[in-house]
Amino acid sequence: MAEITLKGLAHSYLAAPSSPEDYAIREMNHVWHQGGAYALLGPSGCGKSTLLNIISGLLEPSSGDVLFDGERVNALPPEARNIAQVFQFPVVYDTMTVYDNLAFPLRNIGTPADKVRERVLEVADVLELTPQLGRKAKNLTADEKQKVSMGRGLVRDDVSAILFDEPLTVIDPQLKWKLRRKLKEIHQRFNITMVYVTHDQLEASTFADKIAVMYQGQVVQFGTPRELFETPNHTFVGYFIGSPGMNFLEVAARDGRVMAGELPLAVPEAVHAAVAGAGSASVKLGIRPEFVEVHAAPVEDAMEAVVEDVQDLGTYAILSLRLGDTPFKARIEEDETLPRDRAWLRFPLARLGLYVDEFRVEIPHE
Ligand SMILES: Nc1ncnc2c1ncn2[C@@H]1O[C@H](COP(=O)(O)OP(=O)(O)OP(=O)(O)O)[C@@H](O)[C@H]1O
Repeated sequence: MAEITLKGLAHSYLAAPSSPEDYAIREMNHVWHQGGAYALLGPSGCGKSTLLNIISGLLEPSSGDVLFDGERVNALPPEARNIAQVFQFPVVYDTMTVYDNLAFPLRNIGTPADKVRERVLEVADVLELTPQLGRKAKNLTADEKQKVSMGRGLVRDDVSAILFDEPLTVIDPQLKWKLRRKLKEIHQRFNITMVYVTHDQLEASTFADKIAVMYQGQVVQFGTPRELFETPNHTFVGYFIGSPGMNFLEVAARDGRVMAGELPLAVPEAVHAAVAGAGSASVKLGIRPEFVEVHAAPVEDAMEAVVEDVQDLGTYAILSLRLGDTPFKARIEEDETLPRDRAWLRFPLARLGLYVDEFRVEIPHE
């Protein structure tokens, strides 16, 4: 069991990196607390696997330290780090039985046979592999092999942490859902630090208590699924989390108003003051489609938008709008009046985010 600290960590695959773009991991500090269920979420190529491989010791970072319970482990090879890693594709010994595959990591560290048996049966039970225990791994389906691979990661109870690198990629969608719940159950039962890499927000939020969102080699936000949804710290988190993602309007303060291009926005004075004082050319206002107030007829202090499309999703609808020059989405519930070709929008102040150079800054309230 361990707390994992990443201190001033950076990594480049290039021999002589010269700009931030040359780094797969840009300098970061991060702590994974003992016993947490974490997800590392981000798009392809953002550095997730690189970060996991640095933690497990498969890769040496270009700079910075990896600490387990405060001890620097940079020089330790993977086998000395006491970390289990489950990869995207199954790692099993084809000629061994499922039982022997699961027993392997335990026998490797000299675990007594009765303890081996106890743990193998327990893990096989959780993963519903008991009927397959006597079968040779080569005769299993891809799903079953990956379950064995996961079982090999879970079988040791002395590991510092278990790292999962998109472990459900090869698993059939229905079973995926079930295995995610199993992993959560296993986490609760064994209280081991788990870091789960994925590019799927649903997978991340069903597994993890806290999610680290990675973008361009950096953790841009570390928070609960709710925090990521309600107060994204970075525009990327706004886009990436939620379906559809957050709306962003590029804004500037002009002639005493907040303008999105040529469109004056109906926003409170506090927003105007914050935009005017932002001190950057990159200023955006963000609001989630769920939080936009939509009216089917004109109301005071509202902005008129053109309705371009309505996607009816049963209990709610997603409106595709155009607000000035900006495409914009809004969600309305089935009991609300569906606007026809025009809609009038209001942005509740508590739901608006101000983003300067892509990072969220507070809007001082009056
Ligand atoms: N062995 C390598 N040599 C050179 N560049 C690499 C190597 N492995 C990864 N990279 C580069 O480092 C960056 C981060 O890759 P990484 O695999 O860590 O991302 P990822 O978020 O895990 O993506 P994916 O989900 O596609 O695996 C990418 O630009 C990738 O091309």
